[in-house]
Amino acid sequence: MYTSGEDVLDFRLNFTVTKKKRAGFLNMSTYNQETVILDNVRGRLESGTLTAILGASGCGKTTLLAALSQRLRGGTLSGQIRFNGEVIDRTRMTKMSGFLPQSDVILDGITVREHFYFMIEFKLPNITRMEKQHLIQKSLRKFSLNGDTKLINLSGGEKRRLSLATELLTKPQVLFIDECTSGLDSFSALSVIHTLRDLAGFHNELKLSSPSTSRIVLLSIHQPTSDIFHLFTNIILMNAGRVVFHGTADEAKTLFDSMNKICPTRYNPAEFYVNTISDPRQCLEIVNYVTSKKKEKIYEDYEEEFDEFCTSSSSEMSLDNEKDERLSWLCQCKVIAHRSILNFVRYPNHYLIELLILFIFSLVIMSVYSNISLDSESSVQDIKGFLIILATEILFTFVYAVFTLVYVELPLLRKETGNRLYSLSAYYVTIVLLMIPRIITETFMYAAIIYFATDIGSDFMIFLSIAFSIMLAGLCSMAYGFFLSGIFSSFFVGIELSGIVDLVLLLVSGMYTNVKFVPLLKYISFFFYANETVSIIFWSQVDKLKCHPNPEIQCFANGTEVLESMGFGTTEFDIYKDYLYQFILTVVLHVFAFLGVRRNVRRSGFY
Ligand SMILES: Nc1ncnc2c1ncn2[C@@H]1O[C@H](COP(=O)(O)OP(=O)(O)OP(=O)(O)O)[C@@H](O)[C@H]1O
Repeated sequence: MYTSGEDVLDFRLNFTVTKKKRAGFLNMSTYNQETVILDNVRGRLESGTLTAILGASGCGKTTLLAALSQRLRGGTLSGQIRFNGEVIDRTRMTKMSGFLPQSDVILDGITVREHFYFMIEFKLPNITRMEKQHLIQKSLRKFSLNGDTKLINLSGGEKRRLSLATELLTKPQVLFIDECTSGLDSFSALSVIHTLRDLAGFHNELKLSSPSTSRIVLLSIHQPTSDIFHLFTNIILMNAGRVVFHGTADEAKTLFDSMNKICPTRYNPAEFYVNTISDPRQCLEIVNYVTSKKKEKIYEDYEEEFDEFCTSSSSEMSLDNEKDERLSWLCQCKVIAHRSILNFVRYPNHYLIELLILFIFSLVIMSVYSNISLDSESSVQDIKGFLIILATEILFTFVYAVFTLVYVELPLLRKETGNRLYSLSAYYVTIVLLMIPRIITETFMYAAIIYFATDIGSDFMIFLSIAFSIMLAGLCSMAYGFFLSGIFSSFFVGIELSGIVDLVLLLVSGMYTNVKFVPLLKYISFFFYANETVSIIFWSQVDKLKCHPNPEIQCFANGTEVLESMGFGTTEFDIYKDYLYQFILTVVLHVFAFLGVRRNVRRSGFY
């Protein structure tokens, strides 16, 4: 094996997950089965080396990278990782390493320069403005990137280079890269591998920091070309969660040749090795051969005295409890907010479409109810329907806007909290605060269009009270949107199942039944609070009502009787009581939502 460096990373890892299996009559019963994903994977990586993990799809390359970089969550990871002989935990590993996941997760709207700016704000809070500018310019030059290009317009290769440059801002000692050339043409792929070889310090040409910088670079790759294959200083061949071979390309050739598995001339050696080890019979043969050679000390063996120190499952590890010199919590919120606002301003298309849909909604409702008046014979029925639509329709918009937003941003959130750029709580609080102005403006716009279009909508103070009540219900519905994304870990399952929860909330809201029949359950429904408060505000100021000529239709003398017929309160006190209860519901939903989102992030891993 090629060795060169001062820094050494030793590891021995096992990773198992519990999968649910079906059995019995019509597969009705389920049982848990432990599946081994990494099976006693051992190795040693040294600085100044560029090591590639090769193997068939599903053999465990990504899992090994995620486990080694300690960004893996879910399942049970056991074994040990040592850096220069010292056991390292997740906090230290995240500080000293960079991890590039398979896909480049970035915000679309901002430019390359802005992206660098925010990453530096998160990662290097203590450097001066001049140093920041200098670092941005240097990174743009080194990685041939145009600072003014929007991230959405970057090519696959440029995105990869940008992610790489971002990871290198903090000069990590170890760099993990998953599928480092996926989506790149052979020329771009070759150039990325050359860059990585330089970064490893093999040809220490790229002097980003001190001249003697050398790093450990470990990457996974699918079908590298022969040119690329020969740039790796070491290769790891994996099959079914096990390391079959670890050494240089020359050592691999010697091994395979000595077993009479000769790579044909002009054949890509990487392809040949992967194909050979993917055949279970040949793989077993190689493993047995290598084991016997290790006994004869011909091949290097990493069987050292590793203590079984860490047996950890995701739930035991903390996301937010590490104390170090990273950006303060409030500054994290500030940078997240700045970035989100800029991204929104630069790329408002999605929001503008949502706004247009809301506007069309308002116009449709307005056109249906524009003729209602207190003087008509069907006034009570019409106005009841109008107030229900006015109070509740917009709430769905907020619920599903938040629900979608969290799922869209989840990959970025996983990656960035995994890299310890900010804490999950800072992200959560900032996103909630950023949603508030949106809820206020949309609610008032929507309520104004609908309310003032009708004959009953002439009192400005009543409009303000109604819009305020809907806005409070909007804030509660936003918390419910976060809550849904916390309890459902899959977007599509969430969309389907949330319909059932929505139905229950609507049934107890007073829309379809007298709420006296649901004395307690109604308090969990923000639809109920919106309905009751808006109804009280409107009906309590109606002193006289016209009766319908048909004696079979119930006649109400005034607004209070209408409220009583629906089981709603009739006084101002009932409105304030609703505001208070709704506030408590909003806080409770946010607490559970935060815990749920945190569980989803931890479960899916930080990559
Ligand atoms: N948390 C998990 N729960 C269940 N199965 C898992 C988990 N993590 C990994 N696996 C399984 O482990 C195997 C290895 O996955 P991994 O993503 O590491 O493969 P890979 O070699 O990187 O594949 P590819 O080259 O296709 O990306 C797969 O069968 C995958 O389904």
